[in-house]
Amino acid sequence: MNFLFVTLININKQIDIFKLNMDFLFITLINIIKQIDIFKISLILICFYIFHFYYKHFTRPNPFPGPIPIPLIGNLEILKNSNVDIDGYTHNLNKKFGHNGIFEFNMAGVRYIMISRAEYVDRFMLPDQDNHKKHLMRTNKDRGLLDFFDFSTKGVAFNCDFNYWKFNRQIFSRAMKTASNSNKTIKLMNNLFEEMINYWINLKKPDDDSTIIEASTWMFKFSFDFLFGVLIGSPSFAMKSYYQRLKNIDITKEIMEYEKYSNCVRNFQSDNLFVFMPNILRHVPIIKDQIQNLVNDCDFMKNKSMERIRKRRKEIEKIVNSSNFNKNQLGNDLLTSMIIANTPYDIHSQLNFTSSLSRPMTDDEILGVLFESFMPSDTISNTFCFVIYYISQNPNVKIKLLEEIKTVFKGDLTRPITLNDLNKLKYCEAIIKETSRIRPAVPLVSRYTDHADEIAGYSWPSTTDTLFIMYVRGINNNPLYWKDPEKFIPERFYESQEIKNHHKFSFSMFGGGLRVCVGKNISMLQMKLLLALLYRKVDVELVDINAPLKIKNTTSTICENLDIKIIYKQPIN
Ligand code: HEM
Repeated sequence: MNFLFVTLININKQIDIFKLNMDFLFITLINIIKQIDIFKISLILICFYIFHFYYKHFTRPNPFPGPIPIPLIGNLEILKNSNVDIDGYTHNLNKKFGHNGIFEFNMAGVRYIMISRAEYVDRFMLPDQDNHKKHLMRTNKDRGLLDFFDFSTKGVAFNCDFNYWKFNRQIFSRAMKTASNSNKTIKLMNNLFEEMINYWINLKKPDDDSTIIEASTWMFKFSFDFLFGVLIGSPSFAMKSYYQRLKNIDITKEIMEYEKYSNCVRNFQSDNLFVFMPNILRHVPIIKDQIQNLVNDCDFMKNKSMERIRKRRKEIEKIVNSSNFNKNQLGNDLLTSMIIANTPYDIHSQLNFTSSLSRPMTDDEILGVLFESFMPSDTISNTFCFVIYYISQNPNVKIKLLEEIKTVFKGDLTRPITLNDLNKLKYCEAIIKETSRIRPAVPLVSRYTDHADEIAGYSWPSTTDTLFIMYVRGINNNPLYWKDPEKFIPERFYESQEIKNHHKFSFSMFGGGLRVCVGKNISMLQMKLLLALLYRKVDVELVDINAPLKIKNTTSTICENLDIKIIYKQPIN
């Protein structure tokens, strides 16, 4: 009986287990069916998207020669060794397809109409004959992650809102002009150069008469310190912290914070293409982490900048409320100029502003401008590294540069450089322009059309997924305008007839029209003075004269790892 009872219980248990298994099986089956449905629906949607993408591609208005794109990604060939190489890619496409001055490619679903004929770009870079200011936006507001990064209505460069852009730009340009023409800025330049040379001397091995340095990092740190001084009016210790790292010297917490700031700027510049990536890819592993890193860098820079703005506002309030206040007590750095703009303490006379433009800036608006103003330290340093590279490759150019330095400084090679010297350094300027002609740091300048127009002789509807690109590298090297374009000849820009009858856009370095670079004067000032200061004090050689330039591409062309030898002209103790 007992045995029968136990057996019955066991059978019962087996039935229960069987029931459980059936339940489990049933649920699993439903899940699979559900998944199959989702899978099928996804498949149908993807097929539909692909069909729609290629339908749009093959029926696009004004098809130009160029490679066939892949949905979402565009032309995969842009990726070279898992890096984005827009510059190399477009350079090759231009050789292959650009003989008529116009070709196209696709990046992240956006159609890039690449224009390498100067005459074709007037229409979208300049106001028309009736002074209608069309095509003012660099891109459309909904593109990529502009909104996610909170850029689309802030600052100047990425700003897609006409009114905010105009307001910020007017104040920024005015403040920049003041800073560019100031003796204080020249003094800052002289001091920073002395600081940098002293670091290099301290890095020299005891018995050497030269120091080998990695120019791209030093030039970036120098430019960051310079721009920070111009923008904020105080030191940022970027060179100092780099030097201390190289010498294994302990770094204080305060300097470490500054160091992080300059590192964030460099990281951001190096990876800023993520800002233009399709929103949907934001959730893909690896990309997601990269974007999060960029967001963290931005947050850090924004928080630090906001601290600065609030602190400076308090300092200004204290100064203007003191009994013996006069306007000269306020600094001429960009931050101060922006805080006092359109207030009774404004050092500038009022421009013809309409009432909506004549109000002071809010802290948030100042932050937008300040945040992006640090980024070009990288553009200046890249251009300057290219300058060093091309001078080193062309000994005749170096000889002529040294002659100019001798003439301008009349044998006194140690006196500080002045604002007055700036206009005399004509060959220096020609070298910088010729370098930028051959190897522009910003090779693509974009405009977005939000209404139908005729461009490059073709009618264009109003579209949201097309960008018109002034292909600077293509135009600057187009044999239509330049004899032997691949040759480095600064004389083209130095008392030369060659450029006299050229089209306005046959050479460009800072873009053009109403959105031309706000920092063009300060950049030229920095590069010309640094060139004269550097070559009058030391000789510069490439460590490996045969090594090609190492380049990385984002929205600009970045110079990586340029080892140079600094040879001291006078004996160093
Ligand atoms: C060698 C250094 C530099 C180069 C080659 C350069 C180049 C350019 C180019 C090509 C543009 C696009 C212009 C256009 O769309 O027509 C631009 C825009 C701009 N640049 Fe620079 N730049 C440099 C330095 C600077 C500096 C030092 C600053 C300021 C601190 C600056 C601030 C800006 C701003 C705010 C814009 C956007 C203007 C707007 O959208 O209205 N740049 N730059």
